[in-house]
Amino acid sequence: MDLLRRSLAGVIVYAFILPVIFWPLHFVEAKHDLAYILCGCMFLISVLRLIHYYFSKPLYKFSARLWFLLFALFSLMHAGILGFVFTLAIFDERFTPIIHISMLATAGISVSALFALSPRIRFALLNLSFLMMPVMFTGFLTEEYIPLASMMLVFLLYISGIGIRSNREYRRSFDIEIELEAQRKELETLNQTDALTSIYNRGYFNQHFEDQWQYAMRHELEIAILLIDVDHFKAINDTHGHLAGDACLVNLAYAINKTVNRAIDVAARYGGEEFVVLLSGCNTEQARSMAQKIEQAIQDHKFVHEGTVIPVTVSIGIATTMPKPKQKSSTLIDQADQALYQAKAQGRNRSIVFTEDE
Ligand SMILES: Nc1nc2c(ncn2[C@@H]2O[C@H](COP(=O)(O)OP(=O)(O)OP(=O)(O)O)[C@@H](O)[C@H]2O)c(=O)[nH]1
Repeated sequence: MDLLRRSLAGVIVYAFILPVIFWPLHFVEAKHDLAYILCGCMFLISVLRLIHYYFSKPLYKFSARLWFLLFALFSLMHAGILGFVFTLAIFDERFTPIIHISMLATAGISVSALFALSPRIRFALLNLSFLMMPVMFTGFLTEEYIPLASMMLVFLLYISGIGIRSNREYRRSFDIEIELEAQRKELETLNQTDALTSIYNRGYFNQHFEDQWQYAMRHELEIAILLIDVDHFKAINDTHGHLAGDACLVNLAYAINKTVNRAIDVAARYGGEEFVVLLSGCNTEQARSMAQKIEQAIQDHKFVHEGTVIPVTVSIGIATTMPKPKQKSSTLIDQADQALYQAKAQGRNRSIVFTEDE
C-alpha cells in the first residue's frame, strides 16, 4: 500500500507529461494519430491508477495479489509508453534539439520511479528496465548515440545499486517500526498486568472503571463492584511460607478471572490479597450471583501445596449503583469496602451486598 502513496505524484505527472513534450515540438502536427494515442493512453492509465488508488483498501482486503497485479500492470504500462517515447526521440528529428534534455528526463523519471517503487526492489528494477532499456539499446545500435547509451548504462547500473541499498534501508526501518510497535504493545501489557498473578493490575482497573462509569452514566446503566479478600491469608503465609502464599494468590486470580468471562467485565488484583471485579450493566441480583459463582470456582479450584489441599475461602463486598452526574466513582469502591468489612465481621467466607443503612 505504501507503494501507492509513494508513486501518486508520478501518476499525476505521467498524465500530462507527453502533451508538454509533444506540443512545443510540433510532434502532434507531424504524427497526429500517434501523438493522440500516446497522450490518451498515458492519461487513461493515470485515471485507472487513480481509481485503483481510490478503491485500494477494499481491493487490498479482497485480494492483495490482485491489488499488486493491477498496480504493477498500470505502472509498467506507463513505463513502457515512456520508454517507447524516449526511444522515438532518437529517431525523430523533431526531438534532435532536445535529445540531451530527453535523456536527462529519462534519467530523472527513472530515478524518481525507482525510489518510489524501491520497497519492491525487483519490481522497481523491472519498471526501470521498461523505462531505460529500449532507449539504451537503440542508442547502442545507432552509432552517433553510442557514447550517450554507454553513459546511460553506467547510470542505470549506478542507480540500480542505490535502489537496492535504499530498499535495504526501507526494509530495515520497516523492521524497526514493527519491532517498536511490538515493544510498545508488550510494555502496554506489562503496564496493565499484575506481575505475580498475570491478571489486570489496579492501574488498569482504575482506568477501565472510570471509562465504564462514564459509559454507564450516559446510558443509565447499573454498574457493580465486587471486592474480594482472602480470609486469614496471613495464616497461609505464616504456616506454609510466603512462596506458598504467592502460589495461592496465582491460583485465586486464575479462578476469579476464569469466572468473570464477559469481555466488558474486568477482574484485577487490587493489592495484596485483595481482588476486584467490575461488572458493567449489572444489577444487584446479577452481582450477587456472580459472587456466588466466584466462591464456587474458588472452592472447586483446590489449592494444593506440597501434596496437601489448603482450604482457601474469600469474603466479598458487593456494591451496585446507576452512576449520577455528581456522584464520584470512588464512592462505589468505598461501599464495596464497607460491605466487605461486614462480611469479615460476620465470620468471613461469605458475600454481603452494601445497603445504605449499613
Ligand atoms: N505471599 C504473599 N502475601 C501477601 C502478598 N501481599 C500481601 N500479603 C500478605 O497478606 C497478608 C494479609 O493479612 P491481613 O491483612 O492481616 O489479612 P488476613 O490474614 O487475610 O485476614 P483477614 O483479611 O482479616 O481474613 C499479610 O500477611 C501480607 O503480608 C503477596 O503478594 N504475597
